[in-house]
Amino acid sequence: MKRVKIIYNPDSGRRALRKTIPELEDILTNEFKFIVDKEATEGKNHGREIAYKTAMGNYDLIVAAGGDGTVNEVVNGIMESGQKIQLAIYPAGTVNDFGCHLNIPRNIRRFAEMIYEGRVIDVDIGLAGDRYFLNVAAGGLLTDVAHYVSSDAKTVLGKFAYYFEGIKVFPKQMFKSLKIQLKVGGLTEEKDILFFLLANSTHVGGFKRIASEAKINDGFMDLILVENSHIIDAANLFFLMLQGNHVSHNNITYLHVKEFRIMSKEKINIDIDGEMGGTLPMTFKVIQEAIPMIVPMDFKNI
Ligand SMILES: Nc1ncnc2c1ncn2[C@@H]1O[C@H](COP(=O)(O)OP(=O)(O)OP(=O)(O)O)[C@@H](O)[C@H]1O
Repeated sequence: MKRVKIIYNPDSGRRALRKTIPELEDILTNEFKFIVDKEATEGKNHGREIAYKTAMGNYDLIVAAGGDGTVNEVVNGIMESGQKIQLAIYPAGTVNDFGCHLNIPRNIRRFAEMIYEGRVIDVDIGLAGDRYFLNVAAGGLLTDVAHYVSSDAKTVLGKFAYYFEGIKVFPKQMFKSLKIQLKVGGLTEEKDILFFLLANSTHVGGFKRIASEAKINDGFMDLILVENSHIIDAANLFFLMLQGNHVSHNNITYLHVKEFRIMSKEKINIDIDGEMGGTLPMTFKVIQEAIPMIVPMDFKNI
């Protein structure tokens, strides 16, 4: 019989998990005959501690329920344990990029059925400095936008908060470019960029096709560098990005990478799965097919 641990953030999103997690536990236990227990996170890093202990213990599957921050903590706990435990994510936060990419059902019964059906894809995990990420690491203009959005605004506006706040912030910050040194393989290049993104799935910041060539188990992360340009071009580029039509633009460098390092003289914050995750310089790596993840039967990994 499969042993399942549900790790959930009772405060994420609109606090709906307080009601839905007992329902999930009930369906998994009484209908599908899994052995289930659950634990609520109580604050920063708690999700990571519970996940570490669970992975080291006698469990087959972790369900991580919450926003991208909670899922990130659980991923870190699993990776630090070195164990190959299965993971299912139940998205309950504001943005939920990876959950959207996988098209995870929000209906709790359909989610329980997905776990029962048990289709697994081994997904790649990124390492940014000493912290793992599931979906995205980023630095520069776009990440400033994410951190401008207050938790209140996120709760009220949901994922559109990023977009609205982005429109407000973008013109002000338009000219704040970052001088970086990028080291990929043996080559070091100097670049003047607005921001960079390193993505595992195509979904970033609530938009579907930002990293339009990304695949979750190909052993690569997609690195997008947006190079500095004139105000008109930058505004146009921003809208092309939201539509997913930016890849061949002159100001975009789009690479599939396994390992690289970015350095900068300026203090640049790095955003990891939507949370602050340190500053440059930083080395980024991909750990191919590191976590077996439960995905919907009809998910098309293309
Ligand atoms: N009980 C809790 N109370 C307050 N904060 C918590 C609690 N449990 C976990 N946290 C912290 O809150 C952070 C954000 O939580 P989470 O990502 O689940 O929700 P969210 O902010 O609503 O969603 P999103 O990240 O998608 O905006 C987590 O990184 C975690 O460290």
